Amino acid sequence: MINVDKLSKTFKSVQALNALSFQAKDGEITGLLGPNGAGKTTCLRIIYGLLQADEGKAEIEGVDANVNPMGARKNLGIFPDKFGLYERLTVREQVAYFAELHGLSGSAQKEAVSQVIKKLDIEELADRRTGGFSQGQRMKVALAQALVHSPKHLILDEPSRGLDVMSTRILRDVLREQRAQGTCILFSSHVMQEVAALCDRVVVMASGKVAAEGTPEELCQMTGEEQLEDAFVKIIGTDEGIAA
Ligand SMILES: Nc1ncnc2c1ncn2[C@@H]1O[C@H](COP(=O)(O)OP(=O)(O)OP(=O)(O)O)[C@@H](O)[C@H]1O
Repeated sequence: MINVDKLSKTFKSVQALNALSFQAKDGEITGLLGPNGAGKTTCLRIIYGLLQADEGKAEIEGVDANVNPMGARKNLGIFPDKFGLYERLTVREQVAYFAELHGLSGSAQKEAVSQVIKKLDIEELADRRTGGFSQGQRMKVALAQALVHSPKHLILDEPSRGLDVMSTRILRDVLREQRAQGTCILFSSHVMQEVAALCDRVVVMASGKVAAEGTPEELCQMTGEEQLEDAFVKIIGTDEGIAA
């Protein structure tokens, strides 16, 4: 489980997070939905230990990401907002590198790399260097890197940006499969359809705070709306910065 407890973060005069609290449970997909600038990336970066919170804490399986970032990261697969691929490495080499970072070596590493390459159906790309890969191919490599150590938690920042329909489907299938295996999945999005299609629970964020949370159905009931899009507009008062 991921527990975000009263997280606050300020960048000079901008309060990116303002006592943000929510939980993401095992075996569920939790969507962090909010307009541009709501604080989603800031929150995810604190969870994966790249940023220090001013106040509050983010815990992964009870391990505080600020106090013990390495310990917290052991249990995390990360699909960051800007994923850089090492373009001179082949897919297999890149994924092996991430496996190594998570302590896998020898035959266990080889096996884990082969399995994740098979799972993502990128065997025909496995021995190609990633320079020049399409957006969909890059997404699969980033996902393979995130999943190679079979993490219990998976964090994705706007994972479907720039993807075509087919790649988006593959991504969704992989996330559903991970959920069925009990993985705790937290992803950020400002795309309504994506959240409605995938999430068990939605945390609606605005100005660094939770504006509402619940299942998509609960959010509709709460606001007396039939469509999540209308519920969302009612909750945060505008549809600016949100894509249908
Ligand atoms: N390193 C930084 N330095 C200064 N301001 C920052 C920094 N990172 C984030 N911010 C500010 O904090 C606020 C929240 O940004 P954040 O990137 O977390 O939002 P977001 O919800 O992920 O937005 P988007 O959907 O556009 O990615 C914004 O006003 C942003 O300009």
